[in-house]
Amino acid sequence: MDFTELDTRGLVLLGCGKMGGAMLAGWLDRGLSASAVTVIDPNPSDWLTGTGVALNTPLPPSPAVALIAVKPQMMGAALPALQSLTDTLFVTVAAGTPLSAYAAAFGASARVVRAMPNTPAAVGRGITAIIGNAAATPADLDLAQGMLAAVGEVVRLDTEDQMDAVTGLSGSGPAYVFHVIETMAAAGVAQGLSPDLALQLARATVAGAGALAMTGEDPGQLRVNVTSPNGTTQAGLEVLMKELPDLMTRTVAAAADRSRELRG
Ligand SMILES: NC(=O)C1=CN([C@@H]2O[C@H](COP(=O)(O)OP(=O)(O)OC[C@H]3O[C@@H](n4cnc5c(N)ncnc54)[C@H](O)[C@@H]3O)[C@@H](O)[C@H]2O)C=CC1
Ligand SMILES: O=C(O)[C@@H]1CCC=N1
Repeated sequence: MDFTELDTRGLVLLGCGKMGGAMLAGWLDRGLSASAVTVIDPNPSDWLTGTGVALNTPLPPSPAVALIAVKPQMMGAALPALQSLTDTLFVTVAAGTPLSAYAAAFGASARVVRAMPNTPAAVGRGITAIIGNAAATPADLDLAQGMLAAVGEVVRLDTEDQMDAVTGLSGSGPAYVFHVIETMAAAGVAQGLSPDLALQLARATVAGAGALAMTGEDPGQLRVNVTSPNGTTQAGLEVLMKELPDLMTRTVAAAADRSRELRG
């Protein structure tokens, strides 16, 4: 990513907790100047205070981008802090909050890109879905895509409605995978392994399987490649495959439904 426009005009972050911090960490690692960044956050993390960004200082009048990364419930209280900005692209990562809420806060001519990233952005392995409002130009979408591509993959959505399903799948998804690691490790302990060894095995297994899945090979075929007829994997999968499809369907549906509720 060429950060020249952000370095020159500035980047503002409204809220810099787990998600804003994950993205900022990725951008700083990839060459964004800390001196170009202004963060508004009443409760900044220790990490943030050590980065050299401007914290809770007056905003530049016309930053290239303002990233909105506060909780949806804080939106009403937080957005007025950005009302003075002119000629700024707003990029929001908040779950649920629709594009229309930003038009209500900033006016119909405000250019807004709604994005749903995930926390692996912190290590450059995120995936983010984006969609712009009617005022957002192709150049705005390209700028947002460029920033988000610096911290992982980017996909563009056709309709804003798709954002709820994306949130339930890839936005929340890392938490499901981390829980898989936790439960695999616990299952290893139940089989007599030490907690440290079980966690090492579970973590490396998920990371390695993820890396293999990213080669593009069909995941069903990758599963078959592990599964010897009448072997150990088949015995395990006969248990897992009875429960997991329905469980995962209900898990993603519950998260997507919550995203719909957050629209207010
Ligand atoms: N954590 C995740 O995996 C993902 C989170 N998101 C979205 O990112 C947004 C932030 O979520 P997290 O980072 O997880 O929450 P968080 O609680 O870690 O971060 C929110 C930050 O906003 C700050 N804040 C609170 N009131 C504020 C105000 N009035 N002005 C400025 N800053 C204020 C808080 O001090 C905190 O640092 C949410 O809208 C969430 O839906 C989206 C995708 C993934
Ligand atoms: O849990 C949440 O509401 C946010 C949105 C996606 C991931 N975390």
